[in-house]
Amino acid sequence: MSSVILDNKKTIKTLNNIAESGLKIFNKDNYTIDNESENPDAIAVRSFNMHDLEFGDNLKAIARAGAGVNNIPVDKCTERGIVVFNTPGANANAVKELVLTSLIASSRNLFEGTTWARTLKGKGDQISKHVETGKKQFVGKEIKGKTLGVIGLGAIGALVANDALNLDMDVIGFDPFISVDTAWNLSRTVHRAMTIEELFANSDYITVHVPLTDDTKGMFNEKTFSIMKNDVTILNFSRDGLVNESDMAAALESGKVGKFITDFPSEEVLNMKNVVPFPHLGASTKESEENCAVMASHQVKDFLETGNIKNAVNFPNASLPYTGNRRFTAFHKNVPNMVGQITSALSNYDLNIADMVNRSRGDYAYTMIDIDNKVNGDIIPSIEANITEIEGIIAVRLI
Ligand SMILES: NC(=O)c1ccc[n+]([C@@H]2O[C@H](COP(=O)([O-])OP(=O)(O)OC[C@H]3O[C@@H](n4cnc5c(N)ncnc54)[C@H](O)[C@@H]3O)[C@@H](O)[C@H]2O)c1
Ligand SMILES: O=C(O)[C@H](O)COP(=O)(O)O
Repeated sequence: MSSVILDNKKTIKTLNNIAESGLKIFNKDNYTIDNESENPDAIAVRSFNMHDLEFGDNLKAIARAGAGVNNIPVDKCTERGIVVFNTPGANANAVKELVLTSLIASSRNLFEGTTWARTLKGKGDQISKHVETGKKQFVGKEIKGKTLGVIGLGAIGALVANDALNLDMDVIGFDPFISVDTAWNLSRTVHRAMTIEELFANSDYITVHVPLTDDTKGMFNEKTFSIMKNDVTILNFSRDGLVNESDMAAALESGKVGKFITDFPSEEVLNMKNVVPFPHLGASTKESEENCAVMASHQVKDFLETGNIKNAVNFPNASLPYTGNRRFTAFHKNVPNMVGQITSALSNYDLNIADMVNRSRGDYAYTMIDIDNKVNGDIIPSIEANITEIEGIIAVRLI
């Protein structure tokens, strides 16, 4: 990480509570945290819904201190050359601990039991008699030997799967897009389901750890419930939209689903039978909030100061050692001859290229070019204008 002094101070705006340990990475010499700013250089966010926000011209980066980016208009950002970062894995342990806690606690009817125990307040020396007669309502099930289905074996799903094995569960996993890194970390004892139907049909408990996308929306519905075992427990710590709520209400009513544990209460959810709602607590630990904030802040700072990109969800990762020389960066369409056109625009100004990197991701690409001679400040606007004119260029920056 560089310790450069920036030509102009940058403004960071936060839309949610971001841990101080992360915010202090933005040193006061170079950065101002201004939550009222209309035109920040970067925004740090957690679950705030950004879909209806107007973006100012200065905005270069959005850092999601967390995993899910469905609250951010990612396509709109890509079209404008705004990098959207997230913090892969930084809150995974927090979610895993809550998933396993609620898996056991719900199997033992602990939530219902503790609510009932509180109703005994005021019954004095009769309490123990009530406890011994009333406890039969809360007889639970052990998870040992039961099958847990894990949909999505990314940062969270893999941790849940591995630890459930250590709790003597059988684990079946489904993830057609599993990354090589995660596959390496996953126990070989996790049974690989070839279809999601196989997982649905064989699980006593199902936990889902996938992003909300057009493909995953409503994946829990009347049709998929019909494949599942009777009395299955479903845990949703991913996103509300994965579950068709009226189908879930019917499945809980009929007993097809025995219990529904969810981090996403809604009016309909709160009216369901046998539901255990949590107020989106999955990532809400001190450790997780700090991990996410620190990772997000480092990524944004590095991008603003050097142009390097790590953990963007809409542009490729790209890294070039920063020497302090002038650097041009360009977001552009991933079409032929972009690099040729950019370098030839630079050659018109007699600028020699010291180093460069070009990376692509789908329809978009990113190029960074280091200049090895001094650049006369007066010609910079003209260079930027020349590069910006190239068809397919989205955003140009000089660092
Ligand atoms: N409740 C919370 O507070 C909380 C906290 C963190 C994350 N989340 C949610 O959990 C999700 C997962 O987080 P993560 O950190 O594990 O993300 P991740 O990107 O590490 O893992 C997601 C996994 O889902 C897989 N996947 C994608 N589509 C799939 C499909 N159709 N079927 C099966 N697998 C599929 C991917 O291949 C990937 O391995 C996030 O997108 C977010 O919505 C919630
Ligand atoms: O996607 C995530 O990382 C979680 O849903 C956490 O959301 P939060 O940062 O608002 O707690």
